[in-house]
Amino acid sequence: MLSGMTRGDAVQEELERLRDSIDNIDAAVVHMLAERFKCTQQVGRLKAEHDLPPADPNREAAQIARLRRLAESAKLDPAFAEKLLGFVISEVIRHHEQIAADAEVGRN
Ligand SMILES: O=C(O)C(=O)C[C@]1(C(=O)O)C=C[C@@H](O)C=C1
Repeated sequence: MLSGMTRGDAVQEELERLRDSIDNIDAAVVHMLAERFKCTQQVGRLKAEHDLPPADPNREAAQIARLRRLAESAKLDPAFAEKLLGFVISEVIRHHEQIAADAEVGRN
């Protein structure tokens, strides 16, 4: 052994290197989601002000179709991409409903 490094040390080093990248990616995901929710909060307020429904199934269908295409070209499982978007959108709809309910209380 030239460097005095065992096989276990090398594995540990490689694992740490990969985990550093995973941590950076997770941070980017959190920041991107935070920005997305800032936008959707504004959408929620706009919808509540103009009595528009919280959910828009046509828009969702277009988003799902687009995201599935993007996932395929990025070699990501399209079913997983669809599930992830569905999870995010269901949280957004919950926020929209809360904003609309609060606006309704404010009106009365
Ligand atoms: O675009 C809208 O109308 C939104 O309210 C945003 C959003 C989304 O999170 O992308 C959420 C709910 C709708 O059903 C569709 C899309």
